[in-house]
Amino acid sequence: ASADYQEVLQYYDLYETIGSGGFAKVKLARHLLTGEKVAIKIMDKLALGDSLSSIKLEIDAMKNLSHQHICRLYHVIETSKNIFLVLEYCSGGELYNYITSKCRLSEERSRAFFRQIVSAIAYVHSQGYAHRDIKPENVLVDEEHNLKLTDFGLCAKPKGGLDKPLHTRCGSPAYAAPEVIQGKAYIGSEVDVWSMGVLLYTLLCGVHPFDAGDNTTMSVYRRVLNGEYNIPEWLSPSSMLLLNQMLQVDPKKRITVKHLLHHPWLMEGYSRAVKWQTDYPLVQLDEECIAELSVFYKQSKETILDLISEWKYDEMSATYLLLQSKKARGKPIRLRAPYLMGHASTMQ
Ligand SMILES: Cn1cc(Br)cc1C(=O)Nc1[nH]nc2c1CN(C(=O)N[C@H](CN1CCCC1)c1ccccc1)C21CC1
Repeated sequence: ASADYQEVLQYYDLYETIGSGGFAKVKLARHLLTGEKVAIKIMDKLALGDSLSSIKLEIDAMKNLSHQHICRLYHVIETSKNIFLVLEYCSGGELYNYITSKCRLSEERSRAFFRQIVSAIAYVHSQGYAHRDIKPENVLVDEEHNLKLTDFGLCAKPKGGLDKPLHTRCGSPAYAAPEVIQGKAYIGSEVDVWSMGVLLYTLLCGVHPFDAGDNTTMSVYRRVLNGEYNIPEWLSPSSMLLLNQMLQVDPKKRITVKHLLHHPWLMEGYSRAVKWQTDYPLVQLDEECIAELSVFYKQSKETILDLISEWKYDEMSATYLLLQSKKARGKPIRLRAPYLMGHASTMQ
């Protein structure tokens, strides 16, 4: 395997495995040039088999999605045996574990988190994608307590636009909308709203709305198809109303993302509607980072600008994006000269 890791080890120090599932694992790593921590998702191409096409879909989606609440793709390295996806590192782990560790979250904390989920999904839909697998396990918490949506393996970009019906039954059963369970044609944006309703219930109540004790798949399905979930008596009336509007069995009666952006429940304590536009447009590049790269690589700014604008998701893309991320967090954007790239002794 080490021969296969030769290329990734040129640019990154690899550390322990922080996640594993299916035919992929995620390792903590450090980008040598910038010193930034990253998470490298390593997929075994042989084990992937015919799922390779869904991975290519995930990669294409992530290349086009640049947003403050979406886990950023920095670098793609393909070898004969593996595909390495270098992604944003979130030191808070999965939102699912965050919720279960705190039993449940206050309405205020739930609202702050939920506004970030709505921001991410409104942006994903604006790019013509539906995520189709929204659940707390697929949402990560970064060190500044911001949420980052990940796992776009099941996302879809229907030809002819997002309001064209989809048919593939996918996503996690417990989070799947009634129309998906029934195998009906469905609209991607509408099923994402249902899953967001399930996620909001989980934030507020600490448990899943439809898999009460006896969570056999059939009993879960029956409750989903009847829109049957129990409301804890301590839940506020405004929270109940919003959950009711999101967990409507009839997708045509379900609230839309557009209305969520300024929904009264999301606005409580906030003066502005949810900001869903990206802070990191792919077309506007950061002058300072371009300047730093041009000095380091001894190339003109125009050359660097042209190279980055091609978005090859190679070492140059990764270095630019990681410099931009350092700058966004107020850290100095200096590149380490090669002789300083001694392998970090410990992870700070
Ligand atoms: C668990 N944990 C604890 C700490 Br501290 C940090 C983490 C952590 O995983 N951080 C982290 N940062 N960036 C990432 C991760 C995890 N991670 C992930 O992509 N994690 C997903 C988790 N999915 C949830 C349901 C199915 C799989 C994953 C996908 C394939 C194999 C293993 C894990 C990325 C790369 C985007």
